[in-house]
Order: sequence, then C-alpha cells, then structure tokens
Amino acid sequence: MKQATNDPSSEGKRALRQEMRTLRDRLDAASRDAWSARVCDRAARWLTETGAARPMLYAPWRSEVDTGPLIERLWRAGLPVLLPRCEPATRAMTLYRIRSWDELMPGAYGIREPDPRRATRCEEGEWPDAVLAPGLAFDRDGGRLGYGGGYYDRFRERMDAAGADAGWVGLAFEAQLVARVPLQPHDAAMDAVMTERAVYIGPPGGAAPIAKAHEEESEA
Ligand SMILES: Nc1nc2c(c(=O)[nH]1)N(C=O)[C@@H](CNc1ccc(C(=O)N[C@@H](CCC(=O)O)C(=O)O)cc1)CN2
Ligand SMILES: Nc1ncnc2c1ncn2[C@@H]1O[C@H](COP(=O)(O)OP(=O)(O)OP(=O)(O)O)[C@@H](O)[C@H]1O
Repeated sequence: MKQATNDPSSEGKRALRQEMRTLRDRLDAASRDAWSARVCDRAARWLTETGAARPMLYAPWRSEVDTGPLIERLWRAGLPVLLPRCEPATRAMTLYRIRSWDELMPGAYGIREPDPRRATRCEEGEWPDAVLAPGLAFDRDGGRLGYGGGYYDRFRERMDAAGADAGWVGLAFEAQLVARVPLQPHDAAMDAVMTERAVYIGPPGGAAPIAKAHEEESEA
C-alpha cells in the first residue's frame, strides 16, 4: 500500500469536504450525465485492457459520477459486479455480488447498497481485482477525499492484510480535482483517477496496465 502524508491534521479535510460537497452538487445535472458516460467508457476500456474479472464499484449517490452505464455494461459482458455494504458500527464494508438493480436497497446513509436477502455475499477471500472508488475530491497524484467514514481506507487495509492486490481507480468529474488533497497517514493513494477528460496516474508503483491505458488515452 502506498501512503502519503503532507498534512497530519484532519482540519483541512473537513473544510475541503464541505466545499467540495457544495461544488459537486451544483454541477449541472445534464452535464454530469454526459460526463459520467465518458468516465464509464474510460473505466470500461481500462477494465478490459487490464483483464479485470471481479471489479468492485459503487452505487451512485447524490451528485457522484453515475456508474449505472458501466454496471449495466459489465452485466451484459457477464462479469460479476461487486458492491459494498457499509457496517456503520465497525465502519467496515462487506462485499456482495449483484445481478440486477432489484438486489439493492437503501442502506446506511441512504446510499443504495446490496440487499443481503437478494444479493450474493462474497466469501472472505473473494476479493475484487479492481476497485472503482467514489470521492468528493481527488488530486492528480491519486489523493482521495471521501465523506469521512474511512470506509475505503479500512477496506484497503483489509485487502492488504489478506495479500489481495487490486488496481484502485477514483472516478470523478474534472471539477472535483484539487491541487492537493490533505492526506493523513492512513490514506492510501489511488493508482489512477479517471475523469471525463483524462486519466491521472498515481504515485510510482501504480499498476503498469494503468500506465498503458494512459498512454493510449493521450494518443486519442
Ligand atoms: N456511493 C457511495 N457509496 C459509498 C461511499 C461514497 O462516498 N459513495 N462511501 C465512501 O466512503 C462509503 C460511505 N461513506 C460515508 C461516510 C460517512 C457518511 C456520513 O456520515 N455522512 C453524513 C455526515 C455525518 C457525520 O459527519 O457524522 C452526511 O453526509 O451528512 C456518509 C457516507 C461507502 N459507500
Ligand atoms: N484503516 C483505518 N483504521 C482505523 N481508522 C481509520 C482507518 N482509516 C481511516 N480511519 C479513521 O476514519 C476516519 C475518517 O477517515 P478519512 O477522513 O480518511 O475518511 P475518507 O477517506 O474521507 O472516508 P471514506 O473512505 O469513507 O470515503 C478518521 O478518523 C480516520 O482516523
């Protein structure tokens, strides 16, 4: 796991979180739909190029990049679609495979999550080989700011502890990029951040296939 520190306090995070929530919510809905489609195209291409067989995504919430088109594309391709369920008591995420939108229900925080009665729970050890993560803000080096639950950081720690490796990609709109996300020691960097405009590669050591996808992107 790659870690970065440039601001040991969480104060900067809190202020930026509020600012970026407002900013993202104010983006025009039609533009967001068009941009989301482009981000999904890019992510789909990357999943194909890297041969990902078990991608983990998220069900879009509020004004996030809408992953719906990508999820449906994966279903059509016959790939498993893994989504997390939040356990607020422990701030852990449990993974489920979903086969249709009917297998979701409102979970903690009102985010749509796998319904344990319908979705198929992944066994311990059935880890994703690609993680597409949401966020409030990202920087071009893979720094990520979430809602502050520490859910994705903890999940990544569990994967690391289990020796599971995956390419981590943040999905965002260009408007969500900031010069530098204030990072704390537990914050792991994304291997890449994909927007409607480009792919930004994280710190050295990021998955080589992502670098390849980036080169092809810049030629297009
Ligand atoms: N679609 C989606 N799913 C996701 C995330 C996400 O960002 N997007 N998460 C990303 O990690 C996790 C959920 N993270 C969350 C963490 C905290 C709060 C939350 O408590 N929000 C309150 C503030 C409450 C407080 O500060 O005590 C709020 O928004 O009003 C919400 C979501 C897992 N699933
Ligand atoms: N691996 C971890 N183990 C224990 N506590 C953690 C871990 N990761 C994060 N935390 C704690 O969780 C809280 C929120 O972390 P942080 O601000 O990084 O969340 P975030 O990345 O914005 O949230 P999310 O991943 O839910 O979107 C912090 O108080 C942090 O100390």
